[in-house]
Amino acid sequence: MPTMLTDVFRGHPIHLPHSHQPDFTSLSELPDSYTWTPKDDPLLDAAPSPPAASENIPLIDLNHPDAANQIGSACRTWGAFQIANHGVPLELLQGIEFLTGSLFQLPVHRKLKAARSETGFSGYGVARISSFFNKQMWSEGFTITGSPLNDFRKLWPQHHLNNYCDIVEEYEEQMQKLASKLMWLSLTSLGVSEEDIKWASANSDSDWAQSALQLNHYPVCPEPDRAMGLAAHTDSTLLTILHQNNTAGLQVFRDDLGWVTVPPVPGSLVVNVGDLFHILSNGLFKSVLHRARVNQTRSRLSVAFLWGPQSDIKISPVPKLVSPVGSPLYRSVTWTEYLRTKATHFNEALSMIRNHIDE
Ligand SMILES: C=C1C[C@]23C[C@@]1(O)CC[C@H]2[C@@]12CCC[C@@](C)(C(=O)O1)[C@H]2[C@@H]3C(=O)O
Ligand SMILES: O=C(O)CCC(=O)C(=O)O
Ligand SMILES: [Fe+2]
Repeated sequence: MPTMLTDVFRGHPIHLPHSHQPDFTSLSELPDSYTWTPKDDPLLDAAPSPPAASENIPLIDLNHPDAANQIGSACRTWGAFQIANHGVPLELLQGIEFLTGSLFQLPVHRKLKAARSETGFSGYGVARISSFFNKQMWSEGFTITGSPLNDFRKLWPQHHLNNYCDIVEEYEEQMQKLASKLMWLSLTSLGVSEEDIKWASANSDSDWAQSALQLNHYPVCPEPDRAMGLAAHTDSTLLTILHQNNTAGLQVFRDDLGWVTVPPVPGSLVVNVGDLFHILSNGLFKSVLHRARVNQTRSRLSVAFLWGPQSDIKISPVPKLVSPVGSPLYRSVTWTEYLRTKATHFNEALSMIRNHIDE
C-alpha cells in the first residue's frame, strides 16, 4: 500500500510553533523576530549589477496554436509562467478565494482548533519551511489533501460545510485536469510523449497523481520591506498552479535578473515548475526559486495546488532526454522520499539526489 500524502511526515516530526502565531492585526510595529536581514537569508536583497532590464514571466494563452512551445520555452528559461484561457471557471476561482478569505478571517483561537500537528500533513499553521530560518514569516497557511471535511468541521458550523467542501473538491478536480494538460504540453515541446513515461501512460485519467492545496494569507504588514511573507524556496512538486488575489507579492528568481515580481493578472493562473519536473526533464526545466513579499496596505491571499505522482511512483530522468554518451543527472526518487529529504535538508534536497559522475 503506497504512503498517502497524509502519512508522509508520520515518524518525521517537525517542530513548528503554531501556537505562537500572533494576531497580526494587533501589531503596529514589526517585532524583532519578524525582521529579516541578509544574515537571515543571503538572497534577501539579491539584485544583478548593473540592474537588468525589466522582464517578466510570460503570459501564455492556452488556446494559442504554439502554446506547447511557449510553455516549453518558459519552463527552460524561467521555470514559471502565467496562463490565460485555462478553462477553470472564474466563479470557481472567486469561490476558492472567498473560502480562503473567510478561513483566515477567523480569530486565531478558532483557527488553532484545526492546527497541523508536528507529524501531520493537513491543517492550520506556519509554513513547513519555517524551521529552517531564524526569523518568522509574515504569513499563515492551511494545508488540505483529500477531503477537507474533518479539518473544516473544527472551524465552521455544519451549514457552511457542504458548500465549502464542494468548492474544494471542484477546485481540485479542475486543477488536476489542467496540471495534466500542462505537463503533456511542456513534455511535447521536448519531443517526449506518453509512450516515453510508462507510469503515466499505463494509468489513464491521471490516477497516478496526487495533490495538496496550500491556502496562504499574508496580512497587512507595518514594515513590509523588512518582513518576509514566505521565504525563498522551490516546490517539491511536478507542477504547482497558483491563484493569487489582486495584490502583488509573488517573486521569482533569475540569476541574471534577481527577484522579479509576478503581477496579478485577473483570471489568469501562475504555474511553477517543481523539483520533480526538473528531475524528470533531466535538468532541462528549471525548478523556480520563489518567495512572497508583503504589503503595507493590502492583505494578500494565494491558493497553491501542489501536484505530484502517487507515492509508489519513482521519478527519474526520461531516458530520451539523457544523451547517449551521458548519464542521468539524478537518481530516481518517489515524492514521499523527496518530501522527507526536503523536510530535513530543505533547499539542498535536489543536490542530495544528484548523481555525481566522475569526470
Ligand atoms: C506536499 C507538500 C509540498 C509542500 C509541503 C507539503 O507537504 C504541503 C505544503 C507544501 C509547501 C507550501 C509552502 C512552501 C513549501 C516548501 C512548504 O513549506 O510547504 C511547500 C512544500 C514543498 O513543495 O516542498
Ligand atoms: O503566495 C505565493 O505567491 C507563493 C506561495 C507558495 O510559493 C507556495 O504555497 O508554495
Ligand atoms: Fe511555493
